[in-house]
Amino acid sequence: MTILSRPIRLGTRGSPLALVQARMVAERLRAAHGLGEEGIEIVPLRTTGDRVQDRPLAEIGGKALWTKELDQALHEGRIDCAVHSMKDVETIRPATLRIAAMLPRADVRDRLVGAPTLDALAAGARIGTSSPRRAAQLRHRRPDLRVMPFRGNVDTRLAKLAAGEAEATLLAAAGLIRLGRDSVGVPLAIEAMLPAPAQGAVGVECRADDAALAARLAAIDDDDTHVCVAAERALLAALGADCRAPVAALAQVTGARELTLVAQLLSEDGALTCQGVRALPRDTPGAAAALAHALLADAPPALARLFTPPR
Ligand SMILES: NCc1[nH]cc(CCC(=O)O)c1CC(=O)O
Repeated sequence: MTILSRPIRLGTRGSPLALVQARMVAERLRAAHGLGEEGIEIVPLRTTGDRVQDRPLAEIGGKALWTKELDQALHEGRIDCAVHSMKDVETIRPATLRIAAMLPRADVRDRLVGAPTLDALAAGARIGTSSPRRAAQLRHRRPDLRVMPFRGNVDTRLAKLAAGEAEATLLAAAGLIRLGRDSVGVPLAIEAMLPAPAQGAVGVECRADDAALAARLAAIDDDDTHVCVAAERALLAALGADCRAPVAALAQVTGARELTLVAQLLSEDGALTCQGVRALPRDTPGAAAALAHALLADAPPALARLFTPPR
């Protein structure tokens, strides 16, 4: 049995943000189950995504870079569960693993750092981002802006900005707040910059056959966050969106049994976009697939062609 005889080993990436998030999960688990400091051991693991900092993520293999090492450690029993920024977790996960809990979602917005508003940026200003979604949304709104690749953790990106590598950058409010950088940047309205699917959500994954641990994790699960992120991920799955496809999506609880899902597809150059919204029954977040199909039917053919929905 995983539990009681020894500490729960909580695997995480080693970036400052990942470590903060792992500590948040550990704190909630301790509180929910009356565990002492020694009841949970945080195990930082270095992922391929952390090692390769000089190339765009999409080019070197996408989101699996962040999860592969953690998946392996789970499968080999070196850790009992893994903490993830849900935004960085591939849409299709191994059937042997299970996302058993999500923490309450933080601020889902992007923050603009380096200028008070997007409109305030000078013509031709350089914006540092390696996110295809952010780049496409920026180019759509301001085709004059020059998007510069900007990888690395939050501090690295802020350092690049401070060093003058760009006039501005976009970062998730959630990450800045968790790192204690509450005052960095200005939040962009959701309507102006729809966030990435699962932005602001932290998930905990365990082995699918570890029922005892799954039950413990369920005690810290925030159901509103879980169903909203499940809807956003179901949309991605139904789009067949890979990591290069600029997709924005946000589900919010809008009624006792209802979610509202907003989604936007873009071409990389931001020239083509398609947006839609749909109410979903809360208990079937998989119904998000219907919005995916409607978007693909609505989108200009050159945009729809960028997606390969599963048949
Ligand atoms: N791709 C990196 C990443 N993954 C999660 C976050 C922020 C925290 C979150 O969205 O939960 C970030 C940094 C950023 O986008 O600024």
